[in-house]
Amino acid sequence: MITLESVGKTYGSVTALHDVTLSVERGTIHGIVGPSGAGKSTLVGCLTGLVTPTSGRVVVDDVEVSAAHARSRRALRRRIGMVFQHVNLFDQRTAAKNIAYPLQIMRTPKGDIAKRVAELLEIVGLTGRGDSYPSQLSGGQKQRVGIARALATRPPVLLADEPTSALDTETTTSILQLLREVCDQLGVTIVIVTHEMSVVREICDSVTLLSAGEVAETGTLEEIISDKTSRLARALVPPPSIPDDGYLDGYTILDVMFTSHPGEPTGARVLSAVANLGGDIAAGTFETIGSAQVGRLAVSVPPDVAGEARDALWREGHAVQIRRENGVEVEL
Ligand SMILES: Nc1ncnc2c1ncn2[C@@H]1O[C@H](COP(=O)(O)OP(=O)(O)OP(=O)(O)O)[C@@H](O)[C@H]1O
Repeated sequence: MITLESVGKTYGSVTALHDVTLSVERGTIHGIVGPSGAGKSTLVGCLTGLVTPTSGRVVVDDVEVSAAHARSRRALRRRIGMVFQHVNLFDQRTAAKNIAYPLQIMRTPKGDIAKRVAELLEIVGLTGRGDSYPSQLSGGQKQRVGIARALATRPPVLLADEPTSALDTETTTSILQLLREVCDQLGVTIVIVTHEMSVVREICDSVTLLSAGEVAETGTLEEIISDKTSRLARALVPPPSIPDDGYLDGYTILDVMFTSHPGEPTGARVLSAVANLGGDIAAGTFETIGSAQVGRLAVSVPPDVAGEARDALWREGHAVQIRRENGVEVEL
């Protein structure tokens, strides 16, 4: 559905993107993460055709954006819905009129607009609120109007740039649920730019980590979290907090991350390996991400067996690093 092949973009002497290759399957949600300046906005610009790559190919919904003429790029832009952090609704127009706007631009007949707007209000859970003005809506409701407006022309692709960064946790969860429904029920392919790992964890099927304009990691969530060398996996699953009650003084703490799939008793194997090595579990989390289960443990071991324990767990295929040694925390 979306592919970037060796895409590069330079602004004078600044390289914003270098050799970026990634793909997003139809009907899935892909996250783009990376620190400030990593090239996320430039990448989104390449998808919408607003930024012309210096090299490489960008294909969205079978159209080569990078080669399209200005006019077809404009047409393509209508095939991509956009949702932003700040919704930018017309304050003087009702929610319904805001949603209708892209359809009016396309000169859609009035009767069809009314029908489509009613449908969109229902999709985003705002039936009955069409006559409200933006000032009468909460932040989450405004974002729902923004999503409805972006979907008005039935685009096959939705680009969401930090869509939940301005929202509280509860509202974020409900907006993410809505995006998931839009993907699953309407078949819309969604690319979501975010700095929040929780967003990736909650709704993305696949993810790309950009770093200094390059793809540092890309893959499905399962692929990323099953890779014991992945930095992104460790960012996706926060380490458990260790109780600070002194009984672990003198012990070495190992940070152990493992994945298991239904029917594989990986967690039990890790626990038994820890027990055999004379260690114990100081803290841990266990959660489901995609179709895999991920555990992250703080394992306490006597200092004289720490090296042996680390090597043994690593050989078993788990991500292991020292978290605290001689009372000193190691940055994870
Ligand atoms: N129009 C431009 N002219 C010159 N340099 C630019 C331009 N746009 C972006 N850059 C540079 O390209 C690099 C990537 O910028 P970009 O905005 O794509 O990063 P980002 O990951 O979106 O950052 P942020 O999260 O802060 O928005 C940065 O070094 C930026 O300064």
